[in-house]
Amino acid sequence: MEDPWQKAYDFAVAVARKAGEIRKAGESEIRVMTKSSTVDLVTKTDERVEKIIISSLKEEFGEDAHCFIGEESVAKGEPCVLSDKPTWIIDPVDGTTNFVHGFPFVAVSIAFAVNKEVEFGVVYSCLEDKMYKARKGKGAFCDDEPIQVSDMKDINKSIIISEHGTDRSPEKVTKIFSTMQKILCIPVHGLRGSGTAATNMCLVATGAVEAFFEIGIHCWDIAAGVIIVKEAGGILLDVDGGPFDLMSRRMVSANNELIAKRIIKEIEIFPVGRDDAPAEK
Ligand SMILES: O=P(O)(O)O[C@H]1[C@H](O)[C@@H](O)[C@@H](O)[C@@H](O)[C@@H]1O
Ligand SMILES: [Mg+2]
Repeated sequence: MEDPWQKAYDFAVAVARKAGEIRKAGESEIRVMTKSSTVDLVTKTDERVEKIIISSLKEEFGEDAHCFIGEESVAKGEPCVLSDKPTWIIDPVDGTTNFVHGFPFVAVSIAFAVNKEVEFGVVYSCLEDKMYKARKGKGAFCDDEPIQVSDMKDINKSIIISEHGTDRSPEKVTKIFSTMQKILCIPVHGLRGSGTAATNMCLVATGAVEAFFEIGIHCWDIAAGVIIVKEAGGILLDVDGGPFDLMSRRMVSANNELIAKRIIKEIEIFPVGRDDAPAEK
């Protein structure tokens, strides 16, 4: 039987690389704007790269063949609803704050979901020039080398990634840093954060770190990373230990359940609106 999504997967890899090159060209004149807060940055490059990715996909597969969830399209009012229809979930510049500051971790993240299940994901880590990718049931790769999560089961010998996100409300910041302090003092070998969730997920998938968790993340930041972590042998859970929900804005990705459950014990949960919550009137 013909493989229905191989062509889309191969095309997504090519589009991700092209998008990375367009992003690089945008470095020469970065025009910074803000979204939900003064520290939630977006640039004209983010918007331009997303438009080019979406138009390339529409040109290749047909104007109305697929649905799209793009970070910057949603920011401009497009709906953020994951239906059973084939849907591209796109973060054109993951690590926008890094991009603005020249901090060397920026990624293009493109995922493709069918029946609400991610079929494949591509994360192009631009500055590293590394293409992380995975298809459901077919393994995870960095460029063309297979990747595998860490086999570490001892939390005391682990590195954990967390991010503080863009919400600066005191009650949330307190919970974020209290959680980080409790995890650091388990103790673990270290806490890290690249500033881009897509890259963080790839660091779990390559075994460079044991886990990455975040409350407040968006579906476009992690959709590609989800399948890359799973196909590298990792697991995804909700921050309360329940089943992972791509649209919930809460996520724990880890090399195994032992590590995941140990850090979940320390996470101080705070409420965040779902990505697919009805738009406020
Ligand atoms: O760079 P973004 O696409 O906005 O996503 C970032 C987010 O801005 C940052 O606060 C962290 O949450 C990262 O994990 C995201 O990738
Ligand atoms: Mg992002």
